[in-house]
This record gives sequence, structure tokens and C-alpha cells, in this order.
Amino acid sequence: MGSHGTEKTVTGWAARDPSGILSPYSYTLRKTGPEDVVIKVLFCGICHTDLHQTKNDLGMSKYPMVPGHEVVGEVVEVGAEVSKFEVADTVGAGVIIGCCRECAPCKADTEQYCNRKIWTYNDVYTDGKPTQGGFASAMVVDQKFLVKIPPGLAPEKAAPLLCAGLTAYSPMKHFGLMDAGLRAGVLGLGGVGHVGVKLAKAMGHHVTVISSSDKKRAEAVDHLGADAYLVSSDEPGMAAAADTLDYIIDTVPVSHPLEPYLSLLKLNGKLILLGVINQPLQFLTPMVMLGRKSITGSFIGSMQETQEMLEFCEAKGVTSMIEVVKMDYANEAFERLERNDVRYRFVIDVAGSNLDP
Ligand SMILES: NC(=O)C1=CN([C@@H]2O[C@H](COP(=O)(O)OP(=O)(O)OC[C@H]3O[C@@H](n4cnc5c(N)ncnc54)[C@H](OP(=O)(O)O)[C@@H]3O)[C@@H](O)[C@H]2O)C=CC1
Ligand SMILES: O=C/C=C/c1ccc(O)c(O)c1
Ligand SMILES: [Zn+2]
Ligand SMILES: [Zn+2]
Repeated sequence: MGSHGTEKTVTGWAARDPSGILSPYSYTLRKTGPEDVVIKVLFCGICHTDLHQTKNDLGMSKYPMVPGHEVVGEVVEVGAEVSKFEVADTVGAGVIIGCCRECAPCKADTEQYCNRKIWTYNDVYTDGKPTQGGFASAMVVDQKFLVKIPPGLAPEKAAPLLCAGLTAYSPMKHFGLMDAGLRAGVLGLGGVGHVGVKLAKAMGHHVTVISSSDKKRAEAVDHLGADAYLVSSDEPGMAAAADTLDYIIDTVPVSHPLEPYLSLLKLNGKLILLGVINQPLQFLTPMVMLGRKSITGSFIGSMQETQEMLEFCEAKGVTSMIEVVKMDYANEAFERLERNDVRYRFVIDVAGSNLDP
């Protein structure tokens, strides 16, 4: 991290166009404001959203784009009015790094639903500078958008909790799905899904994984603790499980029919959509009417929920299952993520990588 006056020059790995291929990119961080914290990035997870964004799946990508929103770092500098953190703390940043602080969602501590939220990358900060993510040596983050990593969590395994963990935890909390004894479904056993299984088990739920293949059955049951495993194309198996689940977290990142999964829900069951899909999904209304079922969605979680979820994970021994790689493996990791070849999250050892090869 070099210095020019008070603007620090850093190296990140950026996508330059919708090929999504990452390469070293040098840029300056904004000056450290009174409420800002400068972090040295230690680890950063690779979320499927990073793939959607670098490849412009949503049609809103701006380049150069330094992705990464599952960031664990070490505090190296604090602004004059920072009260929550001090130098050497281990902290986490997630999907958003700003909000308006005035609207109803902000006042209710649900700032993730603020219409003026600022995304960690692929956005513009209040000073007009593009925001850049955690595939970089350092970041400047307002203290409101950082959490403390509890000492009982290994930093590299905590990184995926900052998006994947939160995304599974927040709807469980919001929709009153934390009581022991509930019957949960997790559709899509990837980054979000595998932490979803672990969180639901820690809450005392009976967990059924619903996967597109049989490949992850043994791991799901033996390593993640799932109670049952269904392959979505197994019609007799799916029919036998009809009307058994209280809720399903649906993490599939591509278009898929909803009816097979609505059938699995009990009366009043909830299908919670989490995947970012840029095409319409279809279902017939009787599939929700006959059973008073809900199709809903959820977007990450609040900063308050992030801290609470990390403490829940520490207390219950929940961590992510990861493959740690160096930055020079990032392009291969993205390709493997795209072909569903990761168990279950890549985490980049940013501080241990040579970012300027
Ligand atoms: N709502 C929110 O706030 C958030 C949304 N997301 C979104 O959730 C989705 C899942 O993210 P994440 O868990 O990181 O993704 P992963 O790629 O890690 O997992 C997705 C899983 O979905 C299943 N799947 C089914 N069909 C496909 C396909 N064609 N390609 C890839 N996977 C497939 C696979 O599970 P299996 O092998 O079991 O079938 C796969 O492991 C993404 O769309 C992401 O953008 C992510 C974080 C926050
Ligand atoms: O991975 C976290 C971000 C999820 C996300 C959800 C919805 C949406 O429109 C996005 O652009 C990102
Ligand atoms: Zn994410
Ligand atoms: Zn707001």
C-alpha cells in the first residue's frame, strides 16, 4: 500500500469487461474520513454474485471492477471519530458499505433495504469515486459497515459468513424460523446453501438438501449433518417428500421451475428465493393457494444481524467449508464456481498473495 499525500494507492484484481477475467489493477482509496476505518484485507470469499457481476449477468456492470464482498481484514488506521474499532482488530465487511440513514428501512436497522444503499463494489461512493471490493490489498470502510470477527472464528472461515452466512440467517430470523423442530429444505448446495444447512442444524431443524445431482449426497449427510437428501429429478423421491417442509431456502442461481419445490412445503410453508435470476420464474396459482404457501425473497441481512449471526456461529461452532487459494488462482476459481466444482466456497488468501506478479 503506497501513499500519495493522504490517498493510498492499492493493487486489486479487476475484471475489465464481461469476459470476467481478472488481472492486477492499481487505484487509489478515498481519504480516511472521521468515521472511516482502513483495513488490510486478509481473506475474501468468492460468492456466485461476484460471477454474476464480473460477467455482467444483470446488465449493470461497470469496469474496471474489483469484486469481493466477503472480506475479513485487519484494522490498520482509524478516523478521528471511530469508536467501534481500534488498530489490530479483526473485522469483516460485506455486500454494502453505505446507506442514506434517513429512510424507513435505515431507521429500522434494515439498511440492506435502503434504496440509496452503496454496494461494496460496482457502485459510486458519496465522493464520486467508484467503489472497489475485497480482491485488493486494502479498503476504506465506514465503521457502520464493519463488524467484529469473534475470536472463536478462524478469519478465513469467517469470510463466507459475511454474505453466504448472513443471507441464510436473516430470513430464518425475520420469518420466525429459528425454533427447534422445524423441517427445513435447502435447495442448491453451494456457498449459501451449505452454510444454510449448518445454521438450520444449529437451530435444531430437520434438514433436507435438495440438489441437482447425487454427487454431494455423502458430504451433505456426513460432513454437513443433513438429515435427508433429495435429487430434484428423482420424481418418486420428490413425491414421497410432498407436504413435509416448513420452509425452503432456494439458492439456485439460474432459472428453474418452482412447482416441484412448492409441492414439498406443508400448509403455510415458505419458499424463500435467494438466487439472483434475471429471467421470470413460473408457477400456477393453485400451487400456493391450496396450502396457503408463500413465495418470498430476502436480501443479505442488516449489520446488526451480521454481528448477531457471527456470534451465533461462534457459540454453536458453525463455520464454512472452504478451499483457500491465492489470488493468481482467482480466474480458475471463478471457472470452477461456474461449473459447480467447489466444496463449498473459495476463499482468497489476499494477504498471502503476490498481487503484482
Ligand atoms: N439474496 C441475497 O442476498 C444473496 C443472493 N446470492 C445469490 O444466490 C445464488 C447462490 O449463490 P452461491 O451460493 O454463492 O452460489 P453457488 O454457485 O456456490 O451455489 C449455487 C448452487 O445452486 C445449484 N445449482 C443448480 N443449478 C445450477 C447451475 N446451473 N449453475 C450453478 N449452480 C447451480 C448448485 O447446487 P447443487 O449442486 O446442490 O444443485 C450450486 O452449488 C446466486 O445467484 C447469488 O448471486 C448470494 C448471496 C446473497
Ligand atoms: O451476494 C450478494 C448480493 C446479492 C444480490 C442480490 C440481488 C441483486 O439484485 C444483486 O445485484 C445482488
Ligand atoms: Zn454474496
Ligand atoms: Zn436509507
